[in-house]
Amino acid sequence: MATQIAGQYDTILILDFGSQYTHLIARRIREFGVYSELLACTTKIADLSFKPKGVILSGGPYSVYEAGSPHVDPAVWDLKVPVLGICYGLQEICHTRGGKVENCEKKEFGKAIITVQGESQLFQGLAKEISVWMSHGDQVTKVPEGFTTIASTHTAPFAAVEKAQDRIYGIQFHPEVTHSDLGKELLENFVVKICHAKSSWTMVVGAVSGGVDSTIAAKLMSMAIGDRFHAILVDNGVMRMNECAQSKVLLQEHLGINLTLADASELFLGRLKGVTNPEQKRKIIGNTFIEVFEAEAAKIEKEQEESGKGKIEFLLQGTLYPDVIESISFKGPSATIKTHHNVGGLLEDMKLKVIEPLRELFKDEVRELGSILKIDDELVWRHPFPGPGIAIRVLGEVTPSQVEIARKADYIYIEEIKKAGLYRKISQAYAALLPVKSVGVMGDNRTYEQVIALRAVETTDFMTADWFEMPYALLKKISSRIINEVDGVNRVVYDISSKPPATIEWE
Ligand SMILES: Nc1ncnc2c1ncn2[C@@H]1O[C@H](COP(=O)(O)OP(=O)(O)OP(=O)(O)O)[C@@H](O)[C@H]1O
Ligand SMILES: O=c1[nH]c(=O)c2[nH+]cn([C@@H]3O[C@H](COP(=O)(O)O)[C@@H](O)[C@H]3O)c2[nH]1
Ligand SMILES: NC(=O)CC[C@H](N)C(=O)O
Ligand SMILES: [Mg+2]
Repeated sequence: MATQIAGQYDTILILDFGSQYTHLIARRIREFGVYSELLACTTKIADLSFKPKGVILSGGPYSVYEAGSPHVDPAVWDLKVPVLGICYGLQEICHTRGGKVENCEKKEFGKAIITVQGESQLFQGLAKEISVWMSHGDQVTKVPEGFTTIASTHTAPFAAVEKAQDRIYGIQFHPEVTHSDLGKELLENFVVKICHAKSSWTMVVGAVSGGVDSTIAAKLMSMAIGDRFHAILVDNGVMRMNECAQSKVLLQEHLGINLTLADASELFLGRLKGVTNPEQKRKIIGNTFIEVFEAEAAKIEKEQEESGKGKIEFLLQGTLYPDVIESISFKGPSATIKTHHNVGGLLEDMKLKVIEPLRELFKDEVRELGSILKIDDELVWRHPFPGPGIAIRVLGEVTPSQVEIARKADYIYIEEIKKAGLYRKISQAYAALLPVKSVGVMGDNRTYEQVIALRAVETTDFMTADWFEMPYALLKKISSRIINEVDGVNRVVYDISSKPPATIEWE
């Protein structure tokens, strides 16, 4: 059965006569971006759900002249599309069209040198002498009428033949194996120049935050499609200390993911000016995020299209199973998933198809997957970080200086938790900056400064949570470091509210 994809893109039909290498033909064709469909040699052309742009007949262990050997459906010739026979395929073409194939004395296994004759399109731009890989005991001894020889070896006079006007080609060697020099180029000549099959390459983009889910999803995608996946990290100005720079190094250098870092911090912070309502902050960040992401994706598409990588057709998302459950239980079917997440709005706007490789997994399973993929423990065990970032941890107006205070306090807090060996025991911890000032005394002087609230919770699903019993000695150390090292703070408090009734984030 052909897949549904075959009808959507230009497709090369590969009919498999049982060669050891047939799948390599498909592999090579994919390398230059054309879709191919591999079906059994017994396939009836009338049963095809698509019209191929060209047909390749593979090699096979049989001898065409033997009783019971497989033969191509003669309807293949009525398609009037180019046909390339490889080894058994060549022999089949010659045998069924009035030529002759016989067992030969001088068998060819392994390396052979072909000498190219004439100006066949099949060999266009290739060398005149090519080292190729052979594996046959039969050979063509007479070509059918209208066919001409386009390459031969010492022992095989008909190493390659063609009937150019009907676009039928046959070769005795195996261009699909890497031991054949210029094999890929020959197949490309057939598929692109002779069949005019267009590339089916499309691109996938993904918003990657440097968080656990999106990073692991991105790693999987880049393992699957390499540089046709492009990750975009948006610097929204409310990320944690050094987060963007570190995520860039991790994603690009360590994980080898194609990444664009879009610095839009000024845009975000500009729009957040004067805003104190938590929901409004989220909306502004969500909308700005979509705007920046789309603009970046459009830029990437333009650049990539020029280099032949095709249009962006898919959007990668790090959706986990709990996200699906949550959305089903209160929003209906999965199509509306994540409208409460900051990439949700992209779906309708960009008309991209969504790929969600982690959709069936829980967080702990995603972490296990991350370990299997050898992603740094540091990242795999990272606490979740909300899309709106520090903006919902700076209560009241979000200004660059307020973000800076929250950022520094948070950094110290997390650093001390890690030093104490408690980071993995805690599900999520962060420092929030409160918009109230309190009186203090520092170096005999009166101070009137802000308050940092430390939050740490234990939870598995983040739906309910209990506050973490932080050791007093550690709290003491953290409090003293924050007050001494972070300008603008003279008081630290510890949040002892569970969820419910409080939420994990303060806004
Ligand atoms: N600054 C950002 N740049 C690009 N994409 C982002 C950014 N912030 C959030 N996203 C996108 O929003 C999604 C939802 O964020 P969420 O915090 O739930 O997941 P995460 O960051 O991948 O993982 P974690 O739960 O570990 O934080 C992310 O998977 C990512 O696709
Ligand atoms: O990607 C996100 N975008 C958001 O807008 C958002 N709001 C909260 N969170 C995270 O969700 C978990 C539960 O948080 P709450 O108890 O505060 O609702 C906690 O892990 C929060 O950090 C968010 N994540
Ligand atoms: N590799 C092949 O396709 C071999 C074809 C045929 N059985 C031969 O030996 O010549
Ligand atoms: Mg996150």
